[in-house]
Amino acid sequence: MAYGGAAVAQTAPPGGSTTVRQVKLDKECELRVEVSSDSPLRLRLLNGTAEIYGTEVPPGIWLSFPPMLKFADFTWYGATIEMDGTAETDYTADETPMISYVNVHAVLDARRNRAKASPSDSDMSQGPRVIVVGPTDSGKSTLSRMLLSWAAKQGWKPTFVDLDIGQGSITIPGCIAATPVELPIDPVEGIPLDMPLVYFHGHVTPGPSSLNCMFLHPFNLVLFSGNVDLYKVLVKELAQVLDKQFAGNVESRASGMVINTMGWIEGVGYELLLHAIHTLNATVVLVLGQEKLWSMLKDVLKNKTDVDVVKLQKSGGVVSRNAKARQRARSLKIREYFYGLANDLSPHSNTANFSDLCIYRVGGGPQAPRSALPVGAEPSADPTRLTPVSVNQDLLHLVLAVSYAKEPDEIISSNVAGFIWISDINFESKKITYLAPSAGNLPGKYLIMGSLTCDASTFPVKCDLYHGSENPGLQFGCAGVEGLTFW
Ligand SMILES: Nc1ncnc2c1ncn2[C@@H]1O[C@H](COP(=O)(O)OP(=O)(O)OP(=O)(O)O)[C@@H](O)[C@H]1O
Repeated sequence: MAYGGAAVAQTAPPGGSTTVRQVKLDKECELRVEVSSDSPLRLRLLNGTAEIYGTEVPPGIWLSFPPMLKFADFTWYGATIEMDGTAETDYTADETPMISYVNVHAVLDARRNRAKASPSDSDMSQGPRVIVVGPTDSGKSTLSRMLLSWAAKQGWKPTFVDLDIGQGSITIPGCIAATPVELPIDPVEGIPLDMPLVYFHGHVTPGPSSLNCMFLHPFNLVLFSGNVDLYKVLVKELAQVLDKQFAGNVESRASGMVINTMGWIEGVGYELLLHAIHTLNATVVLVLGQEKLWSMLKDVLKNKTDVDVVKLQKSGGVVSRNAKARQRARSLKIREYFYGLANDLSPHSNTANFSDLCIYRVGGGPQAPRSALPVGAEPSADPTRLTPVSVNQDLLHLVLAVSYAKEPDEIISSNVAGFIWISDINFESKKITYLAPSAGNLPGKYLIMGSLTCDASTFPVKCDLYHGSENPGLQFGCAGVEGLTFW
């Protein structure tokens, strides 16, 4: 592995410091970059071919990468890259697991072709359902992205399912979501936000369902508000809708799905992985960077002859993020939802009367009294109980989801249309001010709260004073399940 980059030429921009440099990459090498925290970085391909996480870099065109983005520019046959700007780190690496990753893609591609050639009413017409598992920072999202982009490049329309509520690459954190991927994923913009199917969990970790779990997952000591049972319910709902969709769409069915998961692989986290494998009927389990997990899954799934459990090496380029970096990434993702990656979207600040909003939360709620339970049973909060919430100070700076439910009892099983952010609460006038992605009435009457907050300083302007102009590019993100128009 060659650190420091193989810079072959440096030129100073007019009047500026030496920030433009060229890097020559040999075949099967990659340039790994961490953009600095305060300024973007530009990059272009001068000659040869290169790809960023499976998507080809267009020749000669400057691409601008926002601060803090981490990426690798990989070449199969050799390339020269030009960079302009400062990077926290940039170095070339000649040891990558890319060949094993592309081999997986080749196997999946063959399975998709086989599915396509099979009678549409037979089980054989289902393409591969791939689930990517592994510890935190093992490169799961990155591998998912590569597999999707390589498949889309070959004309498939795989469905991306993101079960990682901690980061959330489809919409915002706190959600599980699915979306078809029709084109290789843009290296800067990420997954397109066109009509994804989104369910709101509301927390950035599923959290333990019992106190014992606190010892299994240290994050829960501070993030105790999650809800494991709700997570399972939502995964099941999502799986059912996808099955329905696949039943009526031969192309999506043959293309299959790529499922990204959380890095929580111990105790309840492991149980949730098994639940997802089972509920989404995964046929290929890709285990990144952990022998123990691979061996456990291989053992537990040994009787399922239609499931392959494959061990893959973690890339040396994967960057570990501490809790603070993850929190920052979450806030940025929420900001991106409202304002766009480059502040190019204009959300709207709206005001509503307290009485206009129907806010609910899922889980917790009053416990059944001991006297109402069988002898010896301990009272416990119902994890999927729906509780109405009256407007209170705790809602300030909370992100709420706008449900497509038509009745309160549909809230848990309904997908969501989008999100609002509470920017101000006036208890005298009994008015609440919120930021919404577009003007006009909310697309649903019922709002769901969780523990997802975003500090006002995350937003580019003082939100409660800001009234952006109408932006057709950002409506509420997702369509209702009915009619499956999101597809
Ligand atoms: N080859 C690489 N070169 C440079 N950066 C990389 C490379 N592979 C991954 N990264 C970066 O490392 C970070 C972590 O990778 P990724 O998000 O894929 O891990 P993960 O296992 O999905 O993480 P999580 O713990 O959130 O589940 C990301 O910022 C990603 O862009």
